[in-house]
Amino acid sequence: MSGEGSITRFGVIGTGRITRRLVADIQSTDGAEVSAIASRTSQRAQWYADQYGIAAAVEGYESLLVRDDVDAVYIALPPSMHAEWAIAAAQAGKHVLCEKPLTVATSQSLAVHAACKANSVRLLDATAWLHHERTDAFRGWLQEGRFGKLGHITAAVSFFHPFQSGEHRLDPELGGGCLLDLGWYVCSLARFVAGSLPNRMVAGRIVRQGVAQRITAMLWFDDDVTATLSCGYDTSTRKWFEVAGSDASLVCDDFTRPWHDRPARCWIHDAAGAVEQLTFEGNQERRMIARFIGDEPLDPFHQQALDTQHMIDAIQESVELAHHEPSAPPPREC
Ligand SMILES: NC(=O)C1=CN([C@@H]2O[C@H](COP(=O)(O)OP(=O)(O)OC[C@H]3O[C@@H](n4cnc5c(N)ncnc54)[C@H](OP(=O)(O)O)[C@@H]3O)[C@@H](O)[C@H]2O)C=CC1
Ligand SMILES: O=C1CO[C@H](CO)[C@@H](O)[C@@H]1O
Repeated sequence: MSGEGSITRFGVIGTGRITRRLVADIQSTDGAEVSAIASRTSQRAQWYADQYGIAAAVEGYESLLVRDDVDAVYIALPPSMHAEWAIAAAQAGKHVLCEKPLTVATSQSLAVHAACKANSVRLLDATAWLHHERTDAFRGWLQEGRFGKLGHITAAVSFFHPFQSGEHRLDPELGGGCLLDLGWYVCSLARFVAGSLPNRMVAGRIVRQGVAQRITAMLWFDDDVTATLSCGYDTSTRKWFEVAGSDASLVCDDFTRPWHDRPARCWIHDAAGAVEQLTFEGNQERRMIARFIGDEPLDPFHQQALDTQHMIDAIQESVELAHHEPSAPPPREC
């Protein structure tokens, strides 16, 4: 799946919230441009094209895939639609940059990988935090054992949002619920830090409006590394993690996307109480796009995405099993 041919021109599929940001990021990445945008309706495609200076507005996603002025597609659709359009794009010979979660199940993600491989196109899931310069520093510290023996990982991603109907995050058919949407981040963080898949887990959820609005999981990895992960739509904004080792801990309060008004940052707390704050410049989305259009092998990111998807499947199984209602309490003595 190394990919053939250069990638310059992107066709964008879907005109939602994330589209606005990524279109701007693609257009401001050296060597990349958005040449066409597709929507289910021509009016919406045209509105977006006019707003963002995109040459072609296309009605219908199929029509985008047959265009000669598109080398790669950026898929910004609800999660349950990712697999279908990623596979269709690969079969049309287009490289695939797909929003997270890559798909809604490991079986679908494997099918996407197989289609991209069979058609020699590049594939990357748009999990942008993995591409920040700061993440390279995390990787380096973990490899050199800066925190000593790893013990516990904590990660939480949430925001408070009483969604309106029509929102894909509330529609199970579209891959709604916080596990795929936000659990993707905390699972990717735990997998990134532990470097492997968990061997055991237990998870629970709070369901409202037909989907999981909050999920909490505890995971066990080899070598006694553990993790507690939390995500949800009913607590205020969190995008945090902590990695606790025998010698020091790493704390980061903005790992999924740095706060807009300050540089990406993290802290290292050592056993003596000394705290070092580190800050990092750079734009993770542009770096991700540059990596996607380059020729570096993307296999490590493929494995990271497949493992993340697998962890999500396992958490889903665990929450379905964990529906134990406690028996009635004993009578209270007055
Ligand atoms: N990387 C990041 O930081 C973020 C990633 N995301 C991810 O991006 C993807 C899209 O999320 P978001 O932009 O918030 O979604 P939106 O609901 O804002 O947009 C989704 C788009 O998909 C198209 N679509 C096609 N069929 C449907 C359908 N049945 N229901 C709703 N939309 C449909 C629509 O475009 P049209 O009508 O033009 O065809 C719509 O605008 C998700 O996978 C999400 O997880 C989201 C936010 C941030
Ligand atoms: O990936 C994402 C990042 O954060 C958003 C909220 O701010 C999510 O809903 C989204 O899907």
